Amino acid sequence: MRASLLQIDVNEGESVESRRGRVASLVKEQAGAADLVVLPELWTTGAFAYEAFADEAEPLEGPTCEVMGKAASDAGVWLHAGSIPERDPDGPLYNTSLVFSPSGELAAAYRKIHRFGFDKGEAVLMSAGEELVTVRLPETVLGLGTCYDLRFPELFRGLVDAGAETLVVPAGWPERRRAHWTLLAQARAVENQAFVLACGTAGTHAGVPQAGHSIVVDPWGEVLAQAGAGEQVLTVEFDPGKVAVTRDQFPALKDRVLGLAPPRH
Ligand SMILES: NC(=O)CCC(=O)C(=O)O
Repeated sequence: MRASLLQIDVNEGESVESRRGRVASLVKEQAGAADLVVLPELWTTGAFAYEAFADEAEPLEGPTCEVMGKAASDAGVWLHAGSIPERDPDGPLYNTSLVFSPSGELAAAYRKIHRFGFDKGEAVLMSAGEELVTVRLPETVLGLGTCYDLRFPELFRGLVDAGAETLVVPAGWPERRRAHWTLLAQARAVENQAFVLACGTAGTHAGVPQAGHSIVVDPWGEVLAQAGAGEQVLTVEFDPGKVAVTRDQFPALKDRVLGLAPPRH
């Protein structure tokens, strides 16, 4: 199976509309080169461009959905189109990831569960998702997480319990915490014996330099490929069968002990 992670440069010098068109062209260029294409978190606005969230928020089946569904079908690929600021018909905003089938159908939407910013930014502007989401592809089962979710191992363990074999994490991760990004991507892969496909943004938006360094890790924790800092298409070939082989040969997931008693003191 081949996956292409599109590490997009997100900056205020380019309009949302122009970036949407440019990203659609990049997706279409993956025809024949990839089975699965992955985009970053909030690439229309930038994950830290908090003032733009409300203005650029769109319904689930809005302009980004339309353009990305067409790009997926033109390219004939599964497309994890990163996330958009979604406006729910009832009013609240969500940081919502979209996955399209090769025929351009919206196959899944995942509302980010852990919002970043503590008592500022996304954490107060967006509402939290509540549901884990997996997507069955012919070759593997995707488990969806978004950016800050990467710090919460229980979310990914829940996805693995639901059958996930390939964990896909679009992000807008800052350069300042790049070491955490690489370490956490490898940790989630090793502990879950799963592939991790983590796609970040490049450039600087809202004054926050982005880490780039999108990464693909195998179920043994080996880094199969890692991008540099700038805009880049990172294409990698991987064998989804390696998940079952790793879980069979080193069956640590079977040794989990659930429902531990709390300490007595
Ligand atoms: N957009 C995000 O979720 C940023 C997460 C982040 O900066 C961190 O976890 O560190």
